[in-house]
Amino acid sequence: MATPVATIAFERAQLDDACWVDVARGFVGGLGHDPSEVYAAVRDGIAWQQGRVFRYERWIDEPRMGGMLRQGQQAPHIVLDETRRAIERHYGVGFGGCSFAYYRDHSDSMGLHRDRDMRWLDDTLIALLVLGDRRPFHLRPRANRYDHDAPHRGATVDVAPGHGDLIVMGGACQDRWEHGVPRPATPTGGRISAQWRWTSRQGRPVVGASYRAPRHFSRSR
Ligand SMILES: O=C(O)CCC(=O)C(=O)O
Ligand SMILES: [Fe+2]
Repeated sequence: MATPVATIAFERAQLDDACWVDVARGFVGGLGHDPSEVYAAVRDGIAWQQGRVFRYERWIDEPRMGGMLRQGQQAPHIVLDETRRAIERHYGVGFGGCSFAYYRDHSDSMGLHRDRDMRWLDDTLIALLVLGDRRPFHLRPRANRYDHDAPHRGATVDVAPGHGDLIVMGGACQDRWEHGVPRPATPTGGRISAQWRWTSRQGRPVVGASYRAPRHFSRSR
């Protein structure tokens, strides 16, 4: 079935001369689907695992669940295939498998970080299809990363994607900016993000392990 992506507007917020985030509000509705059906299918169809991060020399539980669909694996809802095809057409690059994060309620969160496991960070695309309750999605220039006492810990942009919205961080966003899903000010229900990543592999790869790296590359340290 043809994906009617031409009818879906991508609005670009330019973060600086090399970094941007595209926001397509109502993306799932624009594909002709009900985001609540997609949320339920993904929540019930993904084998969720407790996320783990390596911090302060030990493994700790990450306050959210994670999941993965490798390329070619059957997706729990056709919207996942349609979204991948739509972003491949829109950006003219190929995305591989899809990873997922599940914030069961407001007490789950993801701290400000960069997706350093992409390694080549000068030109990347990180596409996030968001389902469930709207929560803040903060972007912080790396220059503000020690501003812990500033409002929002130095984050200056909140794109706050809601149920069925798609956001895409692009350009040098993983080099110069951090992003995160903080705890919201008021209680919420569940939120799921489906995530596709691409890097141009141009420029200098980052060296050294990030706190996320052990989860992806090795558990023995
Ligand atoms: O859930 C989200 O919207 C973002 C998650 C994220 O940044 C990550 O898993 O690297
Ligand atoms: Fe991330």
